[in-house]
Amino acid sequence: MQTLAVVENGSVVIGHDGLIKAVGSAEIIESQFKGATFDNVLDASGMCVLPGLVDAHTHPVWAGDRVHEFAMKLAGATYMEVHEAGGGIHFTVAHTRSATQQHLLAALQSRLERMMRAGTTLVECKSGYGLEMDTELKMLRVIHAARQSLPIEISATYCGAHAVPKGKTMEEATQDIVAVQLPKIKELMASGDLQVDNIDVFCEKGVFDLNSTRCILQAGKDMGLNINFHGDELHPMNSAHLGAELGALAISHLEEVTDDGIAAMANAKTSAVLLPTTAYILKLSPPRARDMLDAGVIVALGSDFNPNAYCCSMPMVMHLACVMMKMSMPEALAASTINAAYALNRSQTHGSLETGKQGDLVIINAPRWEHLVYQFGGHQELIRYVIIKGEIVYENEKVLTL
Ligand SMILES: N=CN[C@@H](CCC(=O)O)C(=O)O
Repeated sequence: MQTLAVVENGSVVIGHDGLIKAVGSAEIIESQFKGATFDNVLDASGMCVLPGLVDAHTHPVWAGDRVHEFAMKLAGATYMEVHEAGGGIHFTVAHTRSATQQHLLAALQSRLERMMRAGTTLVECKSGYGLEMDTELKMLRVIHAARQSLPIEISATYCGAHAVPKGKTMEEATQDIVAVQLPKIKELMASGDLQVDNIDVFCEKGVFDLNSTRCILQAGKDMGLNINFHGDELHPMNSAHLGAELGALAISHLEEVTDDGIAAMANAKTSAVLLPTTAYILKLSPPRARDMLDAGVIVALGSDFNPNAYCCSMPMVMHLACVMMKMSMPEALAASTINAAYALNRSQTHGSLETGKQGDLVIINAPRWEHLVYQFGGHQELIRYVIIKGEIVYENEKVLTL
């Protein structure tokens, strides 16, 4: 499939190999590709093109929704109070352990399709609702199967240290991950049965402390996984320093990061994956995006899709980042494309419209790309096409004219 998209802010040619061959004005493209035939011509004049969106933090594999908890949170319960009342991660773990692989895959596919329809073309997907080997492997297998059945691209994260499983101490859980779960994952990766890209730990007071986090992340790094973990969310944990020390690619959340932590991340080029939906739902102080940007930290965004923060839409996340975290619209776009690709170690191939990169596009029915951020919740009507590797994966006939 060779695709030509002619839009308001330029034209893009994607070759048979799914890579971008040219980006520029319609005249330049016309002269450069004179006489060429295209299998697919999108005359989207009047519309705008953006790179495919990248969602750098999601938990989309689980069973058992938590609508009841939303009501508790609305009534003022904190995240940890919800956990103590038998909800939160442990509620989802119980349901995910008893769910079949088939059920989890169907749920994951439908969530990923929703994300794709909202413009996401590359997404990070975590395990972490198993907390023991069999269920963690079941989740990773489900992610592997989704990767083979859907066009959306996935960066898979092992998050076996998402909580301390009931009946184990933190030390026992750490030992199980390092001595049992990670070696098994390594074996399955070597045989080609699994592809795992990143390692994650929830480094938090009452969950995994700094030493256990270090031990698990180092073991993951030793087997070739990128470090991409939850840090400094509810309490300052010195996670940012640890991430910088270990050469982490990304740390998520960071609502409670210190000034020193920000400086350490800027220095180490460890990106910050900020999640405005978490602060919004849990009524936390939003992460200090401005201080991070001013200090030179690479700031990325993620939807944090999970049963606590049920949001599949990166355009809504971009809007929240602008309003709640004082990011400009261009900063939110960079954070949801090239910087999010950096957080997933894919910035060489994804995250911008450049010759040689993968042909992932979002075309919106608006004369300016900013409408995607400005129209809060309006993405369903705005997005005309979502394209991955030059193939139209979503076409929306129902777009409205502004
Ligand atoms: N903070 C920890 N983990 C998730 C929430 C998981 C859950 O509540 O089920 C997050 O990234 O926001």
